[in-house]
Amino acid sequence: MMMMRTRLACCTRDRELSFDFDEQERIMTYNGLESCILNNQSYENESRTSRGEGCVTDSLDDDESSCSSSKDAFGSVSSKWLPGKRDDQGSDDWELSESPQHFYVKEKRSYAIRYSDVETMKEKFAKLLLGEDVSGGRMGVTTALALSNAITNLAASVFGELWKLEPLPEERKSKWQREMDWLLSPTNYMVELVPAKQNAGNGRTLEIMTPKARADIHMNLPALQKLDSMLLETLDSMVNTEFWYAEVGSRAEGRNKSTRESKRWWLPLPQVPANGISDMERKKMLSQAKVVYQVFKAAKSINENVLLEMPVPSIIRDALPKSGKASLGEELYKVLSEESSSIEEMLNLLNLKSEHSVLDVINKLEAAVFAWKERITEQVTGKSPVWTSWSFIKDPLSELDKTESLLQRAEALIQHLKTKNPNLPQTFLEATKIQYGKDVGHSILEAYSRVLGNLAFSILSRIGDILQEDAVSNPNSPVAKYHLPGSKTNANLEMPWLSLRVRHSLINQMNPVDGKFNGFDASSYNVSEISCNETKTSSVSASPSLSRVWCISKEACIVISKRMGVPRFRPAKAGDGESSPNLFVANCGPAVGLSYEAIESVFSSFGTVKGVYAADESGARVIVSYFDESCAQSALKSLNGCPCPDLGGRSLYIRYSVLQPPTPRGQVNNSVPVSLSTLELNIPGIYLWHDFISGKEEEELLAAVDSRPWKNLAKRRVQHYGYEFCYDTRNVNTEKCLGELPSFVSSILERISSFPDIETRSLVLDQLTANEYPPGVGLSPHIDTHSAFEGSIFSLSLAGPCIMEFRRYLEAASLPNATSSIDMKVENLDNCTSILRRAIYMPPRSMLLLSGEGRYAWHHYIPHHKIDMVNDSVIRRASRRVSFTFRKVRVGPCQCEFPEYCDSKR
Ligand SMILES: O=C(O)CCC(=O)C(=O)O
Ligand SMILES: [Fe+2]
Repeated sequence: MMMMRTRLACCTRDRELSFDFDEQERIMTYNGLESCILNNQSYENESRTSRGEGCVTDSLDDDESSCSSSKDAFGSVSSKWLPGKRDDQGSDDWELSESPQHFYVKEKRSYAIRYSDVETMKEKFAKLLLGEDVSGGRMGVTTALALSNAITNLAASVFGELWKLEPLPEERKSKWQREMDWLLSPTNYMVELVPAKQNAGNGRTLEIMTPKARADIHMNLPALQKLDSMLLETLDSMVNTEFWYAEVGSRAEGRNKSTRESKRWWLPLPQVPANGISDMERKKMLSQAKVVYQVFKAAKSINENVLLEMPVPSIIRDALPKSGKASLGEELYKVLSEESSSIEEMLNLLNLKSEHSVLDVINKLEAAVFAWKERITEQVTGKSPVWTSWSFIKDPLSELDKTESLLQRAEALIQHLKTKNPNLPQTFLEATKIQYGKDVGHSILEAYSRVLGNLAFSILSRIGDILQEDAVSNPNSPVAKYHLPGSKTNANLEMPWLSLRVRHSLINQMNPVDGKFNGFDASSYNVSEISCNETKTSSVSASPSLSRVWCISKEACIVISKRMGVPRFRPAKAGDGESSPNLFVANCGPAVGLSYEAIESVFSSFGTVKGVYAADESGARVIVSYFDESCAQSALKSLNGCPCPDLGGRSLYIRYSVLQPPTPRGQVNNSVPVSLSTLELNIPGIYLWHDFISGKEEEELLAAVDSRPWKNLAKRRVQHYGYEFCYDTRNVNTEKCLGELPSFVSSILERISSFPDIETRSLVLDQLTANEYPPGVGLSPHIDTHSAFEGSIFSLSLAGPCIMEFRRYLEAASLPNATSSIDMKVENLDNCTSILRRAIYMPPRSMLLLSGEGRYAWHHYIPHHKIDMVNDSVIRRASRRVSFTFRKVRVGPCQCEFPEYCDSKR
């Protein structure tokens, strides 16, 4: 047996990939694969020989079966991209020859393309250009995300759940090959400029910049295409097999060998002969599994490397806690900082029972790693003085050493957890990198490697199904000992891919219905943990799910990964039973100026605190959760009702707290689920543009408005331009013109006048109200008076975020009268069925447009909250918010189509 160690440079970061192979079994080696790729890369060298540039396996025979498709340079891959059959070339087929100025595809390839393909191609092209926003209103996703989603969706539609090992139907295979070729085509035009020497005559040489294929694409794309064709080949080879599948429903009346099977009776049931499969067949399957496992590892490795190259989006960077310890939480920090413990010991201490808890830990570790890396960079580059909050200088080197050691341990733990849980959904940072990524090359490589990794994983799972079936039928099968209960053999050592044969995401979701959750009791986990599987399914088979992407900004503060697994509590009522390890603490929290760290530190003097959570949206009530009931008891006894010197002398009001049944996902108490885009908000006429202005422009606008006098209202300050706005009549005094709108908003007006919508564009905006809201201050529900302003209204958010809510009163009877709408209190809407309610998150620098129905028929308001819930995350309005609202003062009567909402008609 010969071992080889090979290295593949992925992206620009070198990471070692080392796979061991058994020469005798003639498994396609990664080394061989690398040679294929490297030989295909000689794009500087235009001369090619007919052989040798194909699949050169360094130390193995160049074997047809192992590398049959690698006969020419790019053709080793591209030959696989030709449709297998051209049997239906009717009169609407024609030959197209691709001839773009490719940077590394040397050969022209010809296609058989049908008319319907061209139509599909046009549709896909249009959707990509529109960023999936079919309104064409510039609200779609970026090109990078659109391509990533398109690849994910194409894979889902072609491979689906892959329940059976069989060749892919020709139709689906050619769809995959053809459409992937379209989606990959932008990479043909991606270049980077590199210095090169040019002869300038007179014996002089000039250094010029010359375009070259982009290195990461150039290195990884051919590899991925090779992995792709290897997986399709594996499926193609699943003919004349000794196993077969009994069709849907068969499990119900089937042999019912185990409870596992009875729970998924609706799936095709793998069947093997009564005495199991033959030795030959088993050997064939094992070697196929080994190949697929190599493909899985290679695809995963490329995916990891690309994700490492993708930057953490600035929106997330700014919102992540700056301290690694805060990201980890007390418990995890303690485990990690115990330097004498090994990774295994750390894992024992963490006692992670579900994939969700593993993911939760990885999310926290990744956030901490990020914070520590930032700190190390700052210290090394001298940007950060090493002052501590105790105002004495610590030894900078020992601080740095400690951070580096924590960082290394955290990275090792992440790696270990990811290896042990190979099919985890994306982590929070990964999902946000994909969501906010702008680099098209990265997004293509990431999506392609992810879908191939998932496909390889599914194939391995299906091979595992057959081998398990075989092991049950034939206890003497060499594989049986790895499967049968009671076996002491560690299968992972010899056949690591067997341990990959874990449940499918759908089974994951279905099993809790039966009360069990992959080997542990689901009843001991709360609903939010199980619902994480929904997230997983969507993140594996569709675009990154919104619920995992926290749309936050620099000015908003997020409590990272606190929401998902956090139980909800309420104060104990009489009859709830006295003691509990959890305390409900009122008059305490960020809204009254007490940080979670400060609260935790005070309560820690009574025992180890498990966590401090927001008890509700007020920001002034928290839950302090102990491991031990007696600690809660002592804390309650000592702290309840007395001024606490370490918390600014504030008196805390404490009760025991009980777990509350979870409220439906995305909805908290009386609040409305918050949309992150107007597509989701779905109110006709309301649109939101993120980043309508740049950070620099925002600063300039704030400086300009702050240099002018503000006028105080009860809770906020205002400035009026163009015309004065009277709050008691909610109208403008048209007699008293204040002059033109100030020059500092000229560029905004210009941008508005270039809007695609003719009506909006031609509106001459002549009234501007600047509002300054201190943190937590909102605005009462109102419709901007129809008789005062005509047409659309624009509102630009600056300095801080807010949630704007909207109501549409469906019955005239429930409509607040014109005067009460001026300063109506937000009433309790719990039982109100005749009101539609929506909400949207408005980050700073975003522009909101209210037009049509949204402007004339929906009330809008900003709830008075210091803390808002956006899906599963908490957002604190930490800074003031300034808004510029642009309107056009009405000249004629209002002729809107909503008389019941029109003050001039009521
Ligand atoms: O602050 C905002 O964005 C909205 C202001 C507003 O609705 C108004 O002035 O009528
Ligand atoms: Fe308004």
